[in-house]
Amino acid sequence: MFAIPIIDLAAFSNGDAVTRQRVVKQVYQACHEIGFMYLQNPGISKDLVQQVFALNKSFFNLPLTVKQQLAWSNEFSNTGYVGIERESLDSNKPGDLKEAFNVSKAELTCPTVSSISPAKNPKIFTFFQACTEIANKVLQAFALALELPEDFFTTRHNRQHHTLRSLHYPPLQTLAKPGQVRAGEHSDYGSLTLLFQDEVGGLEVQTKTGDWIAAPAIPDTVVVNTGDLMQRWTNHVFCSTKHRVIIPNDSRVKQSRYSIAFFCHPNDDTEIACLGCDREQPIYPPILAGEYLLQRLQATY
Ligand SMILES: O=C(O)CCC(=O)C(=O)O
Ligand SMILES: [Fe+2]
Repeated sequence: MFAIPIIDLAAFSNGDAVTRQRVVKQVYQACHEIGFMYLQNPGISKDLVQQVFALNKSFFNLPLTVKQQLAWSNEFSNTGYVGIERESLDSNKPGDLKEAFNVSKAELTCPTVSSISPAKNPKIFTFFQACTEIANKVLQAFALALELPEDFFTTRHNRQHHTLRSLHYPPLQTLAKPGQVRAGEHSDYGSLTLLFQDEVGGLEVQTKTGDWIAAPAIPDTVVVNTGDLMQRWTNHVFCSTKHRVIIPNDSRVKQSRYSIAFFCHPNDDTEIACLGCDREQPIYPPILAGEYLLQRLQATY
């Protein structure tokens, strides 16, 4: 029986040593067995999350010609607008029925960023910082779970080379193409992802037995999953799990779905060399984090 566990982040942040150790164990189990967890009490203001969802909604409501002025242009910055069906997360399938907008830390602090870009809005900056704080706590728990110094991962993520991605899955007006979904099955590239979703649903996660289980929104929680880079770094002690967003088979097909993903990446110059490989054979050779991400993005676009 696989289920995505619900883990209390506040118990890790504020708990005594015994409580923290209990959370660390839960985190280890979640990362080792399913690669997904829900974080309760993540320490981000609900109002802020709602405000960012509202901002995203107004951005995606802009005419396509306006959004296209901010079009995603290259994998080096990996920022900007990606239109409907432009991306196939599952490369064997038709384009995903979604549009997206990526923001980087560099853009949030760049004075010349376009006035129509969500990156111009201070709320997005605040949200990016809040996500970084959540991610850092999770990275501390990861390090302790792997019996590493608590700051092992956070020091290697301190340049905030993260990507904040707003997603809109529009209502379906016509039938989808055969095999087409809202987001094709894939695993994430980086070290970890935080995911905020509305109540429309559709996110599914593949278990080790190959079954797909629903990962519906649970109020006031954030979904966390480990990515391919973390799987590689830990020599598959933590798993990076396939997930997808399906088209609802009821009236929700006529509804927009919104979500926000915060993809965490280590500093570009971090060497990703198998942890714990004094005891085990490494599955992969070492690679620099920046090089790894570029390879994955180049293969996607
Ligand atoms: O929108 C979602 O719920 C999931 C999106 C996702 O998995 C991704 O963008 O990597
Ligand atoms: Fe994903």
